[in-house]
Amino acid sequence: MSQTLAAENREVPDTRSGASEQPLVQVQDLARYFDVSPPWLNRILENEPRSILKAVDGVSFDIPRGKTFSLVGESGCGKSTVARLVVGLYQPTRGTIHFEGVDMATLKTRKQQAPVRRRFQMIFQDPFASLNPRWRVAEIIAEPIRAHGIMSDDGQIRRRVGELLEQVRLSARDGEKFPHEFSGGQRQRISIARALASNPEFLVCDEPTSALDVSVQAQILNLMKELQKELGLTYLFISHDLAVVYHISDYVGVMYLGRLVEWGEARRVFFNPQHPYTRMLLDAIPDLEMTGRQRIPVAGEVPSPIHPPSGCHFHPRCPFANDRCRSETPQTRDFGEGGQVRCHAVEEGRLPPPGESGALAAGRDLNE
Ligand SMILES: Nc1ncnc2c1ncn2[C@@H]1O[C@H](COP(=O)(O)OP(=O)(O)OP(=O)(O)O)[C@@H](O)[C@H]1O
Repeated sequence: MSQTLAAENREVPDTRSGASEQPLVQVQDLARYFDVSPPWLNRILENEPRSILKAVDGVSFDIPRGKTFSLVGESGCGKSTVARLVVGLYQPTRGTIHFEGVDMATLKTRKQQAPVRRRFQMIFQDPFASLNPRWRVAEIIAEPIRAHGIMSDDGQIRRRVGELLEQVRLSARDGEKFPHEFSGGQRQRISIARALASNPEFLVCDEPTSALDVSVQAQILNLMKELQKELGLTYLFISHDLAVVYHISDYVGVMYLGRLVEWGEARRVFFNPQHPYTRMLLDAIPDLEMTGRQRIPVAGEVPSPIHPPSGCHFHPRCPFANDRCRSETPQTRDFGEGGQVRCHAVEEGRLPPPGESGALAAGRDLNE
């Protein structure tokens, strides 16, 4: 993936400062384990084996400047943990995160971190929970401007807040209101305005539209796409919904139990999906016209990440699994078209061809 995207990046015009071939974000072998042993074990059973939950286990991807990389997968597969690792809310158990070539782990002090951290921001699923209900919207948006020392003059800050509100298609007068006076979609616009207040280059968006009605989702996704173009933003977009991700992605990574099982250019993942799990997720999108192949039905649930299945973690749910899948962890294979996949069945040619996947129809529908 690194090489593929690096090559891709050469054609990506740098919309911010000076052209750069380097991906803005490089994530390499990222892992985060949680010790979920009951606390009493600490006191009375010191030799008892610990229960370790591998929420993220060796994830690598690059995001070229000005592009969107989306992580998808069912609940519990580790998407939000990746997002939190990338913005520094969690420390990695293993692996590295480079931002514009700088290894984030080398920035030890707050003073070293501050100028870099300001350049990325996070948008959460529930805008109401992340907006202080007692503050007027103008104060909420002004807070990061003051905190990062971007401006100190009150008049200047007021004008900048008005600009930001207009940038997310609200009016400057909306700054006088409180968060509860807005609809869910408008509140997410306010969250976006607040995230933009520190002039970031990179936004990590964790399910930003999943709390919203479908029609409002489309408006927010369109706004995000317009802002990306206007401001040259780079996105890491997290969603459990492949249909949502289709709107916004240049690259897609499909996660299952802490690992990426397939990733590459979004069109390739949608139009020519390889991994049975990717196909299953695509087939779960309702109202797809299926042509050329049968659906892989959604079967079973994600197993516990504390005791993941041996071999390929997906094998208990996979209609194509054999003994090798049950015992041997699949390695990453490049299969051309800028795609990578981890699957013995794909490698051995045991899968039926993807055919004209339903994604084709999904793509048409979603883009209309
Ligand atoms: N702080 C934590 N302590 C212990 N376990 C955690 C912690 N954070 C996440 N987990 C576990 O790690 C796994 C991955 O969680 P994560 O929230 O990253 O998944 P997700 O794909 O984003 O799912 P969702 O969409 O439901 O948030 C889950 O089993 C979750 O219970």
